Amino acid sequence: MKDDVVNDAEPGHESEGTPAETRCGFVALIGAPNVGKSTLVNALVGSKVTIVSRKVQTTRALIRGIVIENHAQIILVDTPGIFLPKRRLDRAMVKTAWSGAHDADVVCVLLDAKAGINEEAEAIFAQLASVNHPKILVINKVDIVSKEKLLKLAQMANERLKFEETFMISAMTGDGVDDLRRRLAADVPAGPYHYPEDQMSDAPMRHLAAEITREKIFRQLHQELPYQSTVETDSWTERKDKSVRIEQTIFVERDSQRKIVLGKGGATIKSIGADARREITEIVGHPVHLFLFVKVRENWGDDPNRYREMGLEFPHD
Ligand SMILES: Nc1nc2c(ncn2[C@@H]2O[C@H](COP(=O)(O)OP(=O)(O)OP(=O)(O)O)[C@@H](O)[C@H]2O)c(=O)[nH]1
Repeated sequence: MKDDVVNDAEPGHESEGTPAETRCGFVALIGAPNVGKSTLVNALVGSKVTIVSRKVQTTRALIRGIVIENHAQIILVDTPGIFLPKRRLDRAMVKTAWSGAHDADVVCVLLDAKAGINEEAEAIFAQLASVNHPKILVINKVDIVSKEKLLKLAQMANERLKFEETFMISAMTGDGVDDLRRRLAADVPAGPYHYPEDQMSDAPMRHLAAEITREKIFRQLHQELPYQSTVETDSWTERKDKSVRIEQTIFVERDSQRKIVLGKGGATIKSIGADARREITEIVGHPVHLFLFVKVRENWGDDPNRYREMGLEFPHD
């Protein structure tokens, strides 16, 4: 059986080789469209983060970026398509998306200082009432709003919901971002890094590529394979000509499921692979060579780590 790369990460070490107590956790960024999430992720990470396509709306939680601060690895996740769902499908997706927030160690609620508590923010606040995790309020775009308006907004938001702390920042100018990063680093629980440092930069893409393949599997096999498969990206190698070689393993629980995924003469997996490759290529912007493997891993459904990696809540009953 193949072990997951992610969990092989050694706890962090200081540069001079002294072992350090590390922390690691998930921070869910919640906010209405245009509140400045991408800008904030870039500001927190400190460099341009891989663009994660908005097209993939079926995912529960997307890794937007990974930050190291004071021996803490902060994994920033986003739960797309979360607000004011109109259609039934959207509503179903929103429900799962919120499980990403429930699973996070810290929930960062972003408010647009200019827009204030509008209809979308109201909808988020209503949903957040049932999220018990520590919540931090981040009022963004302070560069374009007066102090009085900001204070009023902070007060109104804090009357609605219990926040551990309120940060007033400008993701654009970087004002207040360092303080927020320090707070998040202190808030994530003690534990080893989830992603090895040499994989941090492509981790969001690895994760997204795995989500895409998983989505294609469900699209083709949803009735035959309910929730019993997971996909992991084992390797991601960029070649000189910019093309990318990606190897992924699809884990199923039983041999009968493996046969279903493979299909007659390998027809099903070929078709899943072709669909996934097309979409991953679009996001990567360069040719992609995708290699899929199917393996049986018994009882993965009982392993909380698997759920966590997918941004899912582990069902305890
Ligand atoms: N003035 C000002 N503008 C900002 C700030 N942060 C983000 N913006 C602007 O707000 C707009 C939306 O920012 P994004 O970072 O794309 O917002 P987002 O929340 O990621 O958007 P979605 O991914 O669509 O939900 C962009 O035009 C940003 O330049 C800020 O601190 N101040």
